[in-house]
Amino acid sequence: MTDVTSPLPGVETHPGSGHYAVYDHGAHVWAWQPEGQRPVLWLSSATALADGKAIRGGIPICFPWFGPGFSGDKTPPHGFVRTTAWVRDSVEQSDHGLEVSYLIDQSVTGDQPLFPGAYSARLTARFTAEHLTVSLRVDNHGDDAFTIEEALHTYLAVSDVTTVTIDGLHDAPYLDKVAGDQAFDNVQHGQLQITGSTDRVFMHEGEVTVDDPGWDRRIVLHGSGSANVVVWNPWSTGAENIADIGPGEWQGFVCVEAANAYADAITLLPGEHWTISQRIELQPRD
Ligand SMILES: O=P(O)(O)OC[C@H]1O[C@@H](O)[C@H](O)[C@@H](O)[C@@H]1O
Repeated sequence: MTDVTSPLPGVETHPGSGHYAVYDHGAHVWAWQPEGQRPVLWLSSATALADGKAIRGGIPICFPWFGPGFSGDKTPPHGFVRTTAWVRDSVEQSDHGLEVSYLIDQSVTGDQPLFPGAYSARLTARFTAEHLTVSLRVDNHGDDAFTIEEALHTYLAVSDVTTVTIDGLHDAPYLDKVAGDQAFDNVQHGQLQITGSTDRVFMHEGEVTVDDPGWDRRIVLHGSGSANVVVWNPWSTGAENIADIGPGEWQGFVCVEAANAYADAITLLPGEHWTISQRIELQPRD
């Protein structure tokens, strides 16, 4: 195990030919590669790796709002915890894998006028050869209720996003952000294929599968405590305007996020907590 990775502090290990890694910055899981497999998480060659900047790839944590928030006026986009170093609380390595746990609260992120809630959050990342499981627990320690949106914004590495199919969303209502929709007034029919700029928030709990014939594998994602699945790829047209995606690299990823957003934002009363998780595994194709 390596305790400090460059250029940001974090935890990293290489089980055989595999790779598990997390940065303290954003409690950001950026590598999960079981031994003998290709990387499962995508990381842009052009990403910033610096305090105050969001990392393009891996699993950014969006909290306490998603995008600009349900009110549409929140900054920075996707909240303030993905650009801040969290406090590393525990690291456990065994023959079975690696578990890293992080904490963050107001004492770390400072006064946030747009989110005065007395919150604390714990991010736990469990890496094994079979699964990666990421869980975010949020507690309300204050005297007042607050409402949060959140997402585990997973960037999956794929052979070619134009050839993958995404299963499990059949019949799910969705909000199409590309079309500028404000409501979940579309319904997914059958498999989803990426044929252009795609930015959809689905009402869906449970499993989603990314079938990748080019790399002869399926990535199975299981969300819990999450009412939404977000699927995002900017296509060539959108990627041109995103400086931290390397040239042509948009084709190498698709984001499949576990989220609670819009009408599924979570209100926590004093003393309450909520946990959202995403478990990722690889399966061979039939
Ligand atoms: O560029 P960012 O802030 O990391 O966001 C990337 C994308 O994240 C997705 O979750 C959103 O639905 C998209 O609208 C957004 O463009």
